[in-house]
Amino acid sequence: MNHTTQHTWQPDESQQKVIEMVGGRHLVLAPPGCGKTQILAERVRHAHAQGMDYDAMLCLTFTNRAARGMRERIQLNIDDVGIEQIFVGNVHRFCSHFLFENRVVPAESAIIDEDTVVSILANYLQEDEGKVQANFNRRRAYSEIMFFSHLMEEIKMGLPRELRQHPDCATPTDVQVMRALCRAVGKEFTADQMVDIYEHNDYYVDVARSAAFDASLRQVADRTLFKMKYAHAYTAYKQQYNLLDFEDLLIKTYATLRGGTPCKRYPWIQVDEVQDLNRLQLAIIDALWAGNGADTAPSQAHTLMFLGDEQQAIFSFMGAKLATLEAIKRQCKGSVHHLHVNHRSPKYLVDMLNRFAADQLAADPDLLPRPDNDDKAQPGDMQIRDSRDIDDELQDVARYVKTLAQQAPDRETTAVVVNSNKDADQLSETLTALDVSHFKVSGTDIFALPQVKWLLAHLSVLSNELNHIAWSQLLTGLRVCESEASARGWLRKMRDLAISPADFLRPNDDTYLQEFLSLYERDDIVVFDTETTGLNVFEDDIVQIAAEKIRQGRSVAKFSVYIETDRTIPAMLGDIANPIIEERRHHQIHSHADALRMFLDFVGDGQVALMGHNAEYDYRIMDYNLRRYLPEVDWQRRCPRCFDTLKLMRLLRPDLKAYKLKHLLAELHLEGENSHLADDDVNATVSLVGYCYAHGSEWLDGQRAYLASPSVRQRVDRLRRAYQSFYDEARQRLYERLPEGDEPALVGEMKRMADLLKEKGWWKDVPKIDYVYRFLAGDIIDPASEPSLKEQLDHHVMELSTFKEADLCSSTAIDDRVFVSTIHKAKGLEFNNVVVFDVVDGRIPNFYNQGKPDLMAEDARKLYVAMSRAKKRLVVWWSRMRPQAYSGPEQRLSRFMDGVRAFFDNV
Ligand SMILES: Nc1ncnc2c1ncn2[C@@H]1O[C@H](COP(=O)(O)OP(=O)(O)OP(=O)(O)O)[C@@H](O)[C@H]1O
Repeated sequence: MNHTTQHTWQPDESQQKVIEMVGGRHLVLAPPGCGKTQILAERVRHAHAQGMDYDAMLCLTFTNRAARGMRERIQLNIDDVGIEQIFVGNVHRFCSHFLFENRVVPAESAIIDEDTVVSILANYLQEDEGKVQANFNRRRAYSEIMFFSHLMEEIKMGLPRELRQHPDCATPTDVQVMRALCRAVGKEFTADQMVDIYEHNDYYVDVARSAAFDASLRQVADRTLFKMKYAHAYTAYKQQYNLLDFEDLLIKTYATLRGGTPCKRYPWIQVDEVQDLNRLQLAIIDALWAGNGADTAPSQAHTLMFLGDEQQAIFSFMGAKLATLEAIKRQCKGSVHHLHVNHRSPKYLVDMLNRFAADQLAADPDLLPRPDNDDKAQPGDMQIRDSRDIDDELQDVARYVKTLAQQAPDRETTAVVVNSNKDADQLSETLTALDVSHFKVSGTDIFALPQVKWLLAHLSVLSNELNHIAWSQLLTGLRVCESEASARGWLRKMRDLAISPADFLRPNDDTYLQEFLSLYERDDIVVFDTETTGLNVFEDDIVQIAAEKIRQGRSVAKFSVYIETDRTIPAMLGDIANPIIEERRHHQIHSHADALRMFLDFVGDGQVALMGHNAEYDYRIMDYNLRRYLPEVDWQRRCPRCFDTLKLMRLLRPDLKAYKLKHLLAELHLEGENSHLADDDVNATVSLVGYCYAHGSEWLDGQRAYLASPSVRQRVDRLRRAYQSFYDEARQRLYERLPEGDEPALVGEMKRMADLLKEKGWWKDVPKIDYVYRFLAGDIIDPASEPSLKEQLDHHVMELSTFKEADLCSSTAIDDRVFVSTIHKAKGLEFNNVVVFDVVDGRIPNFYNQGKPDLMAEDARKLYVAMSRAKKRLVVWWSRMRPQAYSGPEQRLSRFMDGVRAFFDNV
């Protein structure tokens, strides 16, 4: 059996063929363990060697974990300049990137998760959001409302029926009610008419109460109209506050791609886990592929490759449908390929899995894989074991795992794979009672716990002080607001008045905007900009500084200087040639020290404030250039005030889709040009400063009145008491570079926040939090290349919100060798030993799925996924009696095992 690492493995023949496949649309279907994931990085390397640029490649997956796995493999295997340009992520992440990049949604839009959806709807329905979160049925009812809102958006935009994501949320009764409403108003039941009902709820509530409406449907009509009303309110709320949920990301991306907006298409795309995608995701991928000839004529190199396994499709509850894979098969007719060798498991396991697949999953026997070894099972490698009842089974499995863990070689892993979160909890408790250290992946994800969200919210707010979703979590965690809903209400009011919550944490009592306005009227402002050798404020050199001094908007003096550097000046800025290279040929170049001194002389010593667009960057790079080349100057003491037009614009115009200088000039019709030469950019920024003053003044009275209100003062005081000094300290640390060997600053900051919450008594114990710290420190952050908190936030803050507990399983920072995981969360993972728990008829297949062939078939696939995680030993466990029996006191081993019993020892 082969356990080679990424560096030493040799692709087998079928893998090699797939690695080298270029041109056209392809589907690779392969059973578990055949190396689908393994070959993805090699495909990238090969395509690049054939001339495909990295930024023309798109690598997509269904889960974040798979995306991270793919990214890690690519980084590990390909040490090449430009490799970071390749987009690797799950479809949702790509869509969010796409929507912001193409300015389809306002730049201030926030993406909300399910918990925030519940919080928004609970507020409308006046229910306690905590209780709703804890109640499965209420959550489901809320999801129905959300799905309905999407369905209506999809109908409104004319999305073809087969692409709609949750069509079942309009139940047959809903349709019956809508038909009856149409009859009552003498209209035909059409899509437009459905939209009319959706958009005019009050009117149709009256219709449902009128004599014209079928009285026998009155009660159910109330339910349908109720659902529609709140679906509509939910959509309106999101629109008003620039919120996007996960489904919106897909719907809007698809609409943009189909709407003819010119946007980047990718000639080379590979998509893993395709069996888990839904039709809309597939349609998006299709529209993104340049091989469709949307923008350019397809060339031979245009490649779209899907990889997956229909026998591992277990996510139907998330909208995945086998029909999606059928559609891909049709599209890829003639180009469907198979991998033939299972490299994960020994022969005895592969033989059993193949029989299972042929018997239970209707797999084509010709396409089943062969093992890459001839290993025979040793005693104990393949076992079916039973216990008296489920309580005994818990004890027996836990004891067995304990013995196995004690006897197993050092790095060997053992997983107990279970059916439900409840099983996982019980097993975890039993293992704990037996003192078996283990890691549980199930139930409420640690990253979804409120406490962990508060820690992440603190980081998000440090990284972007206008992240309202993070603030709403933080204000709740800090007990400044009673709930996220009330926090959102408060933040909305602030947003309407151009106030940032961080305004309340400033040393003086005025807001950022107020201070800017009075400074504009009173003092001199030096608007400045730097051109640099790169974006690293700590290390890059400034090669040009330009500035303009203004007094009440009038220009008083101008300044420009070009500076020497030993570093390379980038030849290109995005897709344009860097103009500074030519400019430097025509100007005198000064030494660093001289140029910096000239600039400081220009700024002067008086009551001057600096200003720039994205000035935080220019201010910091100036600081570090001065430390290097003019260390006697204390920049922060000399120029403590620096204002940013970017921040002002985000406060004043939260509706805009982009805040880059170039876009603002065009959008606001301001004078100036964003040429990437500092003098031009300063000119343009001066126009923007004028705009900020003119428009900012309009908010002044509103802000003053609001801030004088006693209830606002009370809240502000609570926030200050809880967070002000803490926040200040964190901001002071942003640009400190810690010595190598120290704990990453980001982890330190999370711990500091946890301590704050503990000190205030607001932290409920999170037993696994140390795993999160270790995971971030060991697997995610590299303090050598990103030693400061600022760099770590810049690189990881977005990613932090995408982590799931299952990510910790493959982490090198986790010491545990024993895992407890649900089947769904174990998918894609592998362990030396696997115990599948409670494999009885009634659980797998589930009793309630009887008579539903699709669900029965999915249950068989779940068992297949569970068993195929094993690299060496597989134990299938069941119990003979069940106290709360589904169909009698005795039960049997799952019927799915009937054809493969002979492969196992009965113990
Ligand atoms: N050619 C090879 N030589 C040696 N080992 C390999 C080879 N290809 C894959 N492997 C190893 O086999 C195991 C399974 O590979 P991988 O996880 O990529 O399979 P997969 O098709 O994605 O599986 P699944 O569908 O079950 O998630 C991994 O441990 C991988 O490192």
